[in-house]
Amino acid sequence: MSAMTRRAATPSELLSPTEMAEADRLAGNGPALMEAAGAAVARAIRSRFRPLPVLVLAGPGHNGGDGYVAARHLERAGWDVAVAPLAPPNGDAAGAAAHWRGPIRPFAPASLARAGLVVDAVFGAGLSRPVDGQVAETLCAIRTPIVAVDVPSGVDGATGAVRGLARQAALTVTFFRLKPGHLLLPGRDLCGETVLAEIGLPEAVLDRIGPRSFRNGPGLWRLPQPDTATHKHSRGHVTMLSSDALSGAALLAARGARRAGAGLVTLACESENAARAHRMAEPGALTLTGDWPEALLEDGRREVFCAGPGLPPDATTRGTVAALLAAGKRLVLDAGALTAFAGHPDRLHGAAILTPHMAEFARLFGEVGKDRLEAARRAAAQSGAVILLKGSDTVIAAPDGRAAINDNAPAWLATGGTGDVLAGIAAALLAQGMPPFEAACAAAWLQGEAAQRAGPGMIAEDLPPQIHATFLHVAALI
Ligand SMILES: NC(=O)C1=CN([C@@H]2O[C@H](COP(=O)(O)OP(=O)(O)OC[C@H]3O[C@@H](n4cnc5c(N)ncnc54)[C@H](O)[C@@H]3O)[C@@H](O)[C@H]2O)[C@@H](O)CC1
Ligand SMILES: Nc1ncnc2c1ncn2[C@@H]1O[C@H](COP(=O)(O)OP(=O)(O)O)[C@@H](O)[C@H]1O
Ligand SMILES: [K+]
Repeated sequence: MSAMTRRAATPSELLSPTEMAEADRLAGNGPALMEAAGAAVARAIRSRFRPLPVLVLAGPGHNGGDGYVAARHLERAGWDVAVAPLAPPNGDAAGAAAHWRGPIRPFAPASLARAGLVVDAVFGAGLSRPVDGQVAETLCAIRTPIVAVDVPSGVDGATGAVRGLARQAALTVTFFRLKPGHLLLPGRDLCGETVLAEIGLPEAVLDRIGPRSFRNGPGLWRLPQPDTATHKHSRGHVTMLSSDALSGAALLAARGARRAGAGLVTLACESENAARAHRMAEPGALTLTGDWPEALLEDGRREVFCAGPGLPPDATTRGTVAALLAAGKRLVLDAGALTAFAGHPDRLHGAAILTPHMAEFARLFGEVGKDRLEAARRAAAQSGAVILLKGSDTVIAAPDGRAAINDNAPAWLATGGTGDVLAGIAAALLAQGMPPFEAACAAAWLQGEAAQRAGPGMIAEDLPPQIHATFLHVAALI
C-alpha cells in the first residue's frame, strides 16, 4: 500500500494538469516552487535509498527543472549524480539548469550504464503527445529503480492512461495536490509508492480554481448518525426487488443495506417459496409477495428502492423500473435493471444512483474509453443520475459535475456478488438521508474498507459483517 493510501489526512481535491498549471500561475513564484519541488524529490530519495550513482533524465520543461534541482540537492548530500538533458531547458527550468554544475551526459541508453537509480524528470503535467523516439528508447533501456517526478513520463495526469509508453516507477513524488492520473489505472499502478509533497503553494489558489474532482474518503461525506429520537422507520426503509431465478443477489444487497443502517429492509419476492427462503436466510428482513408493484407504489413510506441484483434485463424489469420512476421513488439501479435500458439512458431520468460495471456502462452509454472520469461525468449529465462506475478505480460522478475516484478497493473484491452488496449499502445510505453523490461515494469507500478487513479469499457474504467495523473506523478518522 502506498504512503498516500495510508494517510487519511491527504487533501481530497484533485487537480488536472491544466488546473495544476493554473495553480502554478496564480501562485506566481515559479522558481521558488521548482526549488521546493526538486528539494522534496531529493528528500524522498534520500529517505528511501542508500547513496547510489544517479542519472537524472531531464526534459525541457518544468518537470526537467525539478530534476536539475533534485540533482543539485543529491550531489550536495554527497551522492554521485549526472544529468542527461533531452533538450535545452526553457522558462524557469533554464534557471534551475544554470545552477547545475555537475556532469552532463547524452540523453541516450548508453548513459544509463553507470546508474543505480534513475530520476525520471522528462515529462510531467506538460505531456502533450505520446512518448516515442529517443525518449521511448532511453526509458525502455532503464534497468534500475525509477523515481518519477510528478508522474512517470508517458502517464497522462488527467486520465491515468499511458500515452505511447511509460515505465513502472518505484516511487513518484508529486506536489501540492494529487492528479486524477495518480489514482486512475494504469497510472496509479505505474506510480509505485506515491508521495505528495508540500511546496509552499498557497491553498487560497483552490478558491479561484474550484476543483470538481476529489479523492474519495471520509472527508468528502458524513455518515448518518442515529440519535435518541431515532426509530426504525426514521432510519429509512429500503425495498429490494428480488427474482426467483437469482434470488441470492437481492439477498446480498439486502444484507448490505441492513448492515449499512437501513431501519427496515423488505425483499419484494416473485413467489412465496423465495420469500420463505429469504426469511430463513435473513430473519431480520421483511418479505413481500403477490401483486407487489401496486402495493409498493402506493405505500408512501417506501421511498427508496434497489433494483437490479438478480433481475433479468427484460420487459418486466423495464416496466417495474419505469413505474417506480413515474411514482417518484428514489432508485439505486444495478445489473439487470441497467441492461434492461441498454441504449436508452434517457429513460432512467429521475433515478438517484446507477452502479454499472464497465460492460453495463457500455450497454447504456457506449464504451468507457481511456478517460473514466470524463466518461462517468458525461453519463451523469446524460442520465441525470449519480453514476458509480465500478472497478479497481471506481469513479463516482454527479450530474452537477462533481466526481470522486475511489482507491481503497483491494483486488480480491473482484468476486461475484460484491457489487450487489455495494448497491444495498448505497440504497441504505440514501434511505437515511444522504444525498445521492455522498451516498454513492460513501458506499464505495465502505465496501473497499470492508473488503480490506475481510482479507484475501473473502466472498461477497463476508462483506456485510465487516461494515459495522468500517463505520467505527470512519468515526475515528473524522
Ligand atoms: N504547481 C505546479 O504546477 C508546479 C509544477 N512543477 C513541475 O512542472 C511540471 C509541468 O511543467 P511543464 O508545464 O513545463 O511541462 P513538462 O515539463 O511536463 O513538459 C513540457 C515540455 O515537454 C515537451 N513535451 C511534452 N510531451 C512531449 C513528448 N511526448 N515528446 C517530446 N516532448 C514533449 C513540451 O513541448 C514542453 O517543452 C510538473 O509536472 C512539475 O514537475 C514544479 O516545478 C513545481 C510547481
Ligand atoms: N480488480 C478489482 N479491484 C478492486 N475492486 C474490484 C476489482 N474488480 C471489481 N471490483 C469491485 O468488485 C465489485 C464487483 O461488482 P459487480 O461487477 O457488479 O459484480 P457482481 O454483480 O457479481 O456483484 C465492484 O464493487 C467493483 O468495483
Ligand atoms: K516525470
